[in-house]
Amino acid sequence: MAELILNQVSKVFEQNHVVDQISLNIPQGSFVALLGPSGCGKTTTLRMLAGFETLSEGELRLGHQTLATAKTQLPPEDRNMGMVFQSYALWPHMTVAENVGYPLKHRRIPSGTYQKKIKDALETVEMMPYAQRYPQDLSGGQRQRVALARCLVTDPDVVLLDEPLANLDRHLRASMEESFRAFHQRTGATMIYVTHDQAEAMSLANQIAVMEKGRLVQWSSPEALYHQPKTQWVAEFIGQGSILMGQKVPENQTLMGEGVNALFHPTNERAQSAFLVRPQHVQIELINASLPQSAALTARVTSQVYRGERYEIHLEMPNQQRLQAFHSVAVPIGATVSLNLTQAWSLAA
Ligand SMILES: Nc1ncnc2c1ncn2[C@@H]1O[C@H](COP(=O)(O)OP(=O)(O)OP(=O)(O)O)[C@@H](O)[C@H]1O
Repeated sequence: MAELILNQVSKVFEQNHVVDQISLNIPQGSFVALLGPSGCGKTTTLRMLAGFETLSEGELRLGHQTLATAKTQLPPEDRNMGMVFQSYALWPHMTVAENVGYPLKHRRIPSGTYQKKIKDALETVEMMPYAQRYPQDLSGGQRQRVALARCLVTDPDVVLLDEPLANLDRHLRASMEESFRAFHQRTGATMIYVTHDQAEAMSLANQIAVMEKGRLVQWSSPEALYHQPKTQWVAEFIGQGSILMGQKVPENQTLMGEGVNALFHPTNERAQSAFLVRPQHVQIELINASLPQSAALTARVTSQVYRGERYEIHLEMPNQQRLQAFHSVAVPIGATVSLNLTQAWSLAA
């Protein structure tokens, strides 16, 4: 196993740079998510890694081994990578055990080893009791676990997963996320996981590559992505939050404490910096709008959504800036609340 390196990798389709000079150094054993909206080039990047797609520019390496350049291309079967697709891609006429053993058919493996590898792989994904069933007699989650097991039998250096949970319902997705985590821990393989679902990426990956229109816009841990987004686009794409204009401060700073409210004071005419304010950093308190106000910041409740564990409150400040807060109880629509902002992140222009 070794570091996976993408060096200025591009793919041009009909003169469009659908992947545009992506560079990433992916340490061995990482769990990486390629995250971005539909059409941003995630699947194309994955297909170039797998060897199903040629590169227009750049280079792919696994340690010292060159996988592909614009001129050379190692065939998929020589890359020691496994791939898991959204559609599972299982053979309907083969049993679960035969499907899992299929990638071993072309490797001259003694029959005893062959059976043991299938058994180990099926046990890893807890599917041994289903070894003699056919794929059509399994649920979606079970089929995806068989696809994972089929990946595992070849001891791949890298496992590529293309939206593997897209066809599953919400409950099953959560339990499959657990299966992926366990699979990763047990195999130590590098995992590259394509998704447009930021919650899924955040919960699984230890590094996330955010892509927008073929470009890499941020490469960081889930925590850094959430708390320190590099651009306003990333801030809006990841998690819930509001973009507020406030007093000019240096870019890319976390501001905390009492001074945060003053940044957004309504008399502050020269508002020039954009800030990301997460809803958990907005405290609200109902006030009587007809009485003299002592609160520096106020807002009107425009709507709210009940989310079980809390209410999501939508607010508008007197200068028409909109923001969101979390609150433990419902508040009347149209009510005036005082605001206390406890944290803000100043965005790059
Ligand atoms: N073979 C092809 N020929 C021409 N254009 C293509 C081809 N494959 C992909 N594209 C285009 O490249 C762009 C990126 O596609 P890609 O499938 O990589 O995006 P994605 O981020 O994975 O999107 P999704 O989440 O919808 O699958 C899209 O505009 C797509 O239409």
